Amino acid sequence: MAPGPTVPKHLNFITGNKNKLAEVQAILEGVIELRNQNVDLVEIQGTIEEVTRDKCRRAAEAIQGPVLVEDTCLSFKAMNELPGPYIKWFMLSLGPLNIHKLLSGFPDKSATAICTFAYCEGPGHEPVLFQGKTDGLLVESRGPTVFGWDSCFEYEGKTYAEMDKSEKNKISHRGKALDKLKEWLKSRVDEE
Ligand SMILES: O=c1nc[nH]c2c1ncn2[C@H]1C[C@H](O)[C@@H](COP(=O)(O)OP(=O)(O)OP(=O)(O)O)O1
Ligand SMILES: [Mg+2]
Repeated sequence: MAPGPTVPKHLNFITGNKNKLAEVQAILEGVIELRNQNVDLVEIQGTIEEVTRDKCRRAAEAIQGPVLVEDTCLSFKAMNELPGPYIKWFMLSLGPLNIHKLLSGFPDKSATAICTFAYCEGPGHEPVLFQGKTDGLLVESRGPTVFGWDSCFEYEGKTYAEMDKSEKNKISHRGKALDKLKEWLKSRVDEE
């Protein structure tokens, strides 16, 4: 096996978000078996990478073993990349029907969805990161409001919510990050 972290056959994905879990399960189907635990993790302030690394270390501590975590950001060019990792709190306050108003005073509606996975072998080990980005626009809600800001993020004329799942997964921030993770996993899954 390649030097570096090993990965068990059953990977613990720590998330409290059911929609995120469903997408990750669909994309990793046949690659590795996921187990999910919902641990309420403290999320610090900092860069995307700092937030995700810290979240991963806390998850490894909490379950005392190997973990996969993911943190999703939505960044607006007009706001110098904010809210970024703090998008969750804006979504909780404003909801999908009002989030576009954040940019109502700005002509530039450019938004970037960023997904960062982190894998850590266990407490005391350094997390490894895998990131994917998709550029789009923040728009008024169109489509079902089932998953976060899916109905407000437009990519090539359609919001994520107007795409079917397989279409979203092909071009999404999460799909791209998981392509990198899949490539890395190939050489590392512990067959014992
Ligand atoms: O593909 C997505 N399409 C639309 N909305 C999304 C997506 N992915 C995450 N989201 C939302 C959920 C949360 O409002 C924020 C990310 O926050 P984030 O901390 O990563 O997610 P979370 O707290 O719900 O779950 P977790 O337990 O894995 O931290 O953006
Ligand atoms: Mg979270």
